Amino acid sequence: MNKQPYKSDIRRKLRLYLVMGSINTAGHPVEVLQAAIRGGITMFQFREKGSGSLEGQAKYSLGKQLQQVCRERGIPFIVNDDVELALELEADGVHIGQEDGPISVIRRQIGIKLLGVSAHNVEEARLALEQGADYLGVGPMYVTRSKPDAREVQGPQVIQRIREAGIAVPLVGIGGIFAANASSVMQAGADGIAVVSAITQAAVVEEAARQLLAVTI
Ligand SMILES: Cc1ncc(COP(=O)(O)OP(=O)(O)O)c(N)n1
Ligand SMILES: Cc1ncsc1CCOP(=O)(O)O
Ligand SMILES: [Mg+2]
Repeated sequence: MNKQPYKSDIRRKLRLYLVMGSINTAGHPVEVLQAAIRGGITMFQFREKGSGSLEGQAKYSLGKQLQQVCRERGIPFIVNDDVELALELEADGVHIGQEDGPISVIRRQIGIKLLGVSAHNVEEARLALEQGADYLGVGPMYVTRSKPDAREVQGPQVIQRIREAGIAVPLVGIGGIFAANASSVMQAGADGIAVVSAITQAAVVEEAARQLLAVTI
């Protein structure tokens, strides 16, 4: 049996990547995710992080519910930071940053699951690949209000530099991306965009996702 159905399809799945936890949304996260899927998101990351976020059994339980929604619709379900939870839930993958532990160790822990790694420059991109990343989250593209400890804005130029260095890995831009600025990220060489607030804070979630998807063509 193929235990990792999304591995060969990752570039296409990265087209519109929703990153969300319970503190990002006023509505119930399950309903927000369902609406975002109707609007066309192609990948989901459970990022239960920040002041007021769920822990322990409550975090597990929400993760399980969101994973179920993803499974029904063929959307890869990725867990942010928490390798233990990803293994417990049998998630499709894990996303880690530069401060989340040695990439090669986490690769060994998760086996063939998808491994996403954050990169802020060409050197980090190169090292992440050498150590087993399947895709990169590159940013911040623009100013973000969803990550208080974000690094300084890199802009779409960093994606262009990664591509010019011959690094053809699947990658998304992340940070402050909305429908109005997403095309610059795509033109720089991204396979897709990752967003929190452009979808979770939208008045009509389904429509916001639809508009973002249209920009990623
Ligand atoms: C797709 C994607 N790209 C980048 C990040 C940021 O990860 P990290 O730098 O580890 O920061 P936190 O999200 O853990 O605060 C991401 N989560 N997803
Ligand atoms: C998780 C993360 N990593 C870099 S910026 C960011 C937050 C992106 O959120 P938003 O799309 O609301 O700017
Ligand atoms: Mg992290």
